[in-house]
Amino acid sequence: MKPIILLGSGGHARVLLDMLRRMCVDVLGIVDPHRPAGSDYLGVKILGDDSAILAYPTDRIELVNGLGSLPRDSGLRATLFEQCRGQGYRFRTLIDPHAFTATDAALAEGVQVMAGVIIQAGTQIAKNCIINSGAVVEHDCRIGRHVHIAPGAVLSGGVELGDKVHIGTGATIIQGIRIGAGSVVGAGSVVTRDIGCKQIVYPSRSHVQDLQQD
Ligand SMILES: CC(=O)SCCNC(=O)CCNC(=O)[C@H](O)C(C)(C)COP(=O)(O)OP(=O)(O)OC[C@H]1O[C@@H](n2cnc3c(N)ncnc32)[C@H](O)[C@@H]1OP(=O)(O)O
Repeated sequence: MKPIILLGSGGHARVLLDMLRRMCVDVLGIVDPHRPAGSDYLGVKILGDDSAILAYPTDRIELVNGLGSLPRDSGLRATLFEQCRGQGYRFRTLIDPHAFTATDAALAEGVQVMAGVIIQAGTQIAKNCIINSGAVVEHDCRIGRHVHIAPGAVLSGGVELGDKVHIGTGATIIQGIRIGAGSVVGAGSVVTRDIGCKQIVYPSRSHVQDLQQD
């Protein structure tokens, strides 16, 4: 196994670093323009900004994309992935030891399957996706590139997601639904019909009121 350089040192990177340590993976260092080169983050050396990767030959290391992704962000996670691939670097596909993936599930380069996830038979997941903690991706789903399925979301059987879709925390998608590229499903939504490209789904809101005084 080649040693790893981790991109970023925010919240998602922290969870990945913990996973890599549990899997006894050798982490050479972290690149992050927001921390001083040579400093230490959770016991790992900050190598510098993204250009520090170029000091390492492409066949000697693998990368792990520690940038998270959120609705309406700049898309840096996808941009950085494509940039580094263009320079010849490869990204490690990671499956947490406490995740379940079916024997015939197909995970492309750089896919990250976090703790507690279930991925069922016949599902295909394209490059650089995050399947976050406790999410369920049922049988025969097709997931596009750079998708983030946030913690606890559930995709029923045969769901299809385009590139760069965000499925919010705890959302539920019923079977056979198609969601177009760049769309966002808000946390807690229940999706029962197809969604086009670059659309946003808002769930119904919780009502908050003061408790009655006795
Ligand atoms: C490990 C991790 O942490 S991974 C991160 C996972 N996080 C997620 O998946 C978050 C997903 N994002 C959401 O659900 C977002 O709230 C979105 C994308 C649906 C909406 O974002 P925006 O359009 O920016 O909405 P904004 O924050 O301006 O809120 C607009 C209104 O909708 C309400 N609203 C926003 N999201 C939701 C939601 N998921 N459920 C119910 N109401 C919501 C807000 O309370 C607000 O109400 P108000 O006008 O009465 O104040």
